[in-house]
Amino acid sequence: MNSERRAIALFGGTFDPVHFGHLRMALELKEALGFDEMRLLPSHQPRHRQSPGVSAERRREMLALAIRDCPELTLDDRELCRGGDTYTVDTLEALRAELGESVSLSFCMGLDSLLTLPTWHRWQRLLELAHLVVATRPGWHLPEEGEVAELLRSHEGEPRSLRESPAGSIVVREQTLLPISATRIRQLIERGQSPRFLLPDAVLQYIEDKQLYRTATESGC
Ligand SMILES: Nc1ncnc2c1ncn2[C@@H]1O[C@H](COP(=O)(O)OP(=O)(O)OP(=O)(O)O)[C@@H](O)[C@H]1O
Ligand SMILES: O=C(O)c1ccc[n+]([C@@H]2O[C@H](COP(=O)([O-])O)[C@@H](O)[C@H]2O)c1
Repeated sequence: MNSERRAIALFGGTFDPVHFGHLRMALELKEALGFDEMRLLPSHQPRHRQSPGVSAERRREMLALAIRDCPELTLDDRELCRGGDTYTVDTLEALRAELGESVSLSFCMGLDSLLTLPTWHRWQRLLELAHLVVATRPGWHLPEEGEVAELLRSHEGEPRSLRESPAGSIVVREQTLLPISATRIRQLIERGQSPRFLLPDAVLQYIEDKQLYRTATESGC
């Protein structure tokens, strides 16, 4: 085991808006798996879903507010700066070029995201560049057949795998995830109801100040 290898985790998402489900998951994964860094990585424009409800700049500001008193979590805004359609493989290639071949990179996701992996751009390349860390989410189950099941069998790893090599393992973490979604938060605000206690107060204050999510078609970029 190479205990000297630096281990960096990335937690990607649209964060529209960021909520306590994301923040708890990121913090728990960092502590449980002993990552040196846990970077929140907001997507600019994911191809697989509707445009984010609010602009990249506002989603970046909400994330910065959410983690301003939490030194364990950092913001990596390279996908917002790159602009255009967001593909994780491009981000991981850029990180590899920047950080070198020996650093361990782990891309963290909920199980719902893992189930869509075969639809991701150049998805077979992802495990050459990084490990995948998958947190189970209430109501979702690991697949028993199909491409994702095969991938899980052929790349199955344990927490120590994340430092033994720079990339190539899938580590599944059973952990209780808070039943919160950004969709629900947007719906509550649209209906004039409060999403308080689902996301940090500073983020809620920002949403109120800027009057975000009042309609389903707030402008995005
Ligand atoms: N409650 C939660 N707890 C832990 N992880 C979550 C939670 N909600 C989403 N995630 C994970 O966070 C990542 C980013 O998710 P995303 O930004 O799409 O949030 P979301 O709440 O699912 O948003 P939306 O409802 O708009 O789809 C994904 O990997 C997803 O699996
Ligand atoms: O690269 C892709 O094709 C791709 C397809 C779907 C999702 N992703 C990434 O997966 C992360 C979670 O996506 P989402 O839609 O749940 O916010 C986020 O970082 C996305 O950029 C990436």
